[in-house]
Amino acid sequence: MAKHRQKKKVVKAKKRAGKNQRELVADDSQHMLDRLYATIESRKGADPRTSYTARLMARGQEKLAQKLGEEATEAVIEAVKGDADKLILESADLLYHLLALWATLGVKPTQVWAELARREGVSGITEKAARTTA
Ligand SMILES: N=c1c2ncn([C@@H]3O[C@H](COP(=O)(O)OP(=O)(O)OP(=O)(O)O)[C@@H](O)[C@H]3O)c2ncn1[C@@H]1O[C@H](COP(=O)(O)O)[C@@H](O)[C@H]1O
Repeated sequence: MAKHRQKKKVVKAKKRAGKNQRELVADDSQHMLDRLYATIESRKGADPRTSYTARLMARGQEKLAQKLGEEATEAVIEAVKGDADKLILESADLLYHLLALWATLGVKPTQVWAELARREGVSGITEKAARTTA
């Protein structure tokens, strides 16, 4: 990613959250994605001139899916470089765009949480073995 783009992201992230807020306690972070989803939902049909989310969603699910892929790639690049600080920023971008895609397609966080809960305690290795023998 171009350096100026990375710099723009860092400035935006700092402005949006403030350093203290970015270091959320564990209890708070459990509700963070639900809160973010509610904010995203509230931006449906909002003015794209004042809401980035509204602008993003107005571009449609294909563009949003493409954006998610780009954010994922950016996260992967920082992971490969071993830059944990930038990985945090890219992860936040990735989650935000993923939630925007859920909201666009009508997927509720509770549906994803339910799927994660269903998988809880089932080893990925066991699940994979069951898949190949079924
Ligand atoms: N969490 C986020 C969030 N994360 C990332 N972004 C934006 O996502 C964009 C990603 O940056 P990129 O450089 O990849 O994209 P870009 O160049 O700006 O856009 P493109 O032209 O590439 O599409 C930036 O503009 C970020 O500001 C976010 N925008 C909004 N939120 C949350 O959504 C809430 C509502 O925001 P608005 O809809 O703007 O009111 C905010 O209060 C935040 O809580």
